[in-house]
Parts: sequence; C-alpha cells; structure tokens
Amino acid sequence: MATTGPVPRDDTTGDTAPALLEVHDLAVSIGGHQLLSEVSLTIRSGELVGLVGESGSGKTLTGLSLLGLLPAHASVRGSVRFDGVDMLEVDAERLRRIRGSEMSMIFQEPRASLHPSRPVGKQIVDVIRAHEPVRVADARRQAVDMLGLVGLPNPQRTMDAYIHQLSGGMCQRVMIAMALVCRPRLLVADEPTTALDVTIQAQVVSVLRRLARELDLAVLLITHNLGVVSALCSRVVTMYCGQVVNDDDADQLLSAPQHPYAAALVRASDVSLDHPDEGGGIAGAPANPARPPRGCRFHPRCPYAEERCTEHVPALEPARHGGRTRCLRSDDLVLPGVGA
Ligand SMILES: Nc1ncnc2c1ncn2[C@@H]1O[C@H](COP(=O)(O)OP(=O)(O)OP(=O)(O)O)[C@@H](O)[C@H]1O
Repeated sequence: MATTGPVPRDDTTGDTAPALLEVHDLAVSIGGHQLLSEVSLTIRSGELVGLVGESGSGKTLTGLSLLGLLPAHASVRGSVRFDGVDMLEVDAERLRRIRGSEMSMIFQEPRASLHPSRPVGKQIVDVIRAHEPVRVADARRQAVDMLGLVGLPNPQRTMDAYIHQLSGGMCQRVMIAMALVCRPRLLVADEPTTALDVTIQAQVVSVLRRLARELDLAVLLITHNLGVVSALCSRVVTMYCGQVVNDDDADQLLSAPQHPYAAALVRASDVSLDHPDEGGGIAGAPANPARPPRGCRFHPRCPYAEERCTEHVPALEPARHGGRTRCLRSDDLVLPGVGA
C-alpha cells in the first residue's frame, strides 16, 4: 500500500458536534444480489472520517448511496439522513439541489468527470449557475477564487485550460474546486489520491485538510490507503463484505485495532510500508457480499475464529476501547497495531 508520508493530522473536531449525516441499517441490492447490509455510520459537521476496506467491500456503493447516485434499478432500504433530510425519500429535484450545494462527491479519475473539450473554468461556472442565481461574471470570480483556494498556482490562466493541458494532480484540484465551489457541508471523496504519485498525493491530502478546516467541511474519505487515512482522518470506518465491521478513532485503529479484519488491514499496510517487496496482502480471498459465509463473514480468513464464529452472526456493538466493532471475540482479543 503506498503512503503519503508523515503529514500531521488535524484533530480539532470534537465528538460533541451535531451529526450531519446519519446512516442506519442501509441495505442495497442490485440485480437480486444483496451487496450492502446493516451499514450504519455517523459523520459530524467538520469531521474527517475514513472509509476503508479491500476492493469489493462496498465502500463506493456506500458513498453513492449517500448522494442518491446508485443505479436506478438498485433497491435500497434503511435510512440516510443528511442534515435532517431523509435522502432515500427526497424527490429528484431536491436531491439535485442538495448534490453539489450541500453534499458533493469526487472520484479517483478526475479526467473521467471533467469535459475534455470545455475549458475547466466554464465547467465550474456551469456548476455555480446550476445552483445559484448569479451572473456569469460573478460566477467566474467565484471560480477563480476557488481555484486559488485549492492551491492552483495561476487560477486565472487555469480557468481557460482544457484538462489535457493539466497534470493529474492539477485535474484533481480542479475537481475538488468544482465539488466545493458551492460550499457543501459534506464531501465524499472516493480514492481521490489513488491515481497520483506519492508526492502529489501528499499535496492533495494537505489541500483537503486545509479546506476542511477553512470551509468547516465534513469529509468521508474512501480509500485503500491507510497512510492517507492516518494523515487526514480522526475516525475510520472499516468495511468487509458489504458491512461495517469496525468504527474507531484513527489512533486506536492504528495502535490497537479492535477487530481482526481491521487489524489485518493495518498490519498489511505496515508490512508494505516497511518492506514494500513483501506485498502485504491479507491471507485468503475476500468473501462475496452476494453470497456471504455463515456466521461472521470474516471467519474463513480470521486467525482468531472459534467454533461459534462459524454459526453466530456478530452485531456491530460498542467496543472495549470506544468505537464499535462486529466481533464475537472483541472482549478477549488483544490485537497488534502498526509497528507491533
Ligand atoms: N452497478 C453494480 N451492479 C452490480 N454489482 C455491483 C455494482 N456496483 C458494485 N457492485 C458490486 O458490489 C460490491 C461492492 O462494490 P464497491 O464498488 O462498492 O466496492 P469498493 O469497496 O468500493 O471496491 P473498490 O475499492 O475496488 O472500489 C462488489 O462485489 C461489486 O462487484
């Protein structure tokens, strides 16, 4: 797992801020296959939360669910409340207004989300004018300001650039500017640094961290990369096989994880940090959420599994050292963290 290097984290958000987003028992099926089940998580105003897990664990589907961006044929149950609004019940027009102006999402490949033959400035102006009744000249000023805020060196010139004239890191900053120009309260960032080299990853992380503070923005950061998470997030939600299995303070997760799968992820990232040639994967193949194993979904790969883990389904419950975890053995296990 690549990392961004040691970027100090900002821990200024206390746990007393009101919940901005509350997801409760979210379940998503597509084509008759249940891909998410019992997904619950909370994000407070201004909070930076990581969403981690191996490929296929359901991170992106969770992110898309929050913004009502799942395929039309998906069936969704549970509840997603954003600032008091029930996102699963809201009508299409309200949803369109919320997206972009109150909640935004950015993706791994900014070039795929930006128009190739329209200057980036015009694309940002379009977003502003889709949400706010402002004149083009005012929208242009806002766009230039935002391009400056994300740290692009010459915002005026960037306004007229096409994406093929910009580097990957600059495109990602343009994408961030576009997502934040209407000052949303929550940004869902899906692998925003994965396509970038390590130095540029660190720059993008530091831009997100600064903007979160300056704009009082909450961020749900979806990533494989625990280095990026530890640089940015104060809390980390871990998914396995379509479920949340652990929800913990970032320091707790890294130093003394409370779920065997979370511990395996931490260990895998630590191994790849110290000994990149060793790869650092987790033994065994990830379970398929459409055909989960009986009992605890992680038990076939879990070195700590007992007989009961093969039969009983663990609930996501308060853990010994704070946070919540989904493990029948959470009371007696002591799991190694980074550097152990
Ligand atoms: N539109 C879809 N139709 C059918 N299955 C889907 C669809 N989107 C995702 N899936 C399946 O749902 C599961 C979760 O996918 P998701 O993309 O949310 O995982 P992820 O954790 O984000 O993985 P990655 O890190 O690779 O992006 C996977 O088994 C995936 O194949």
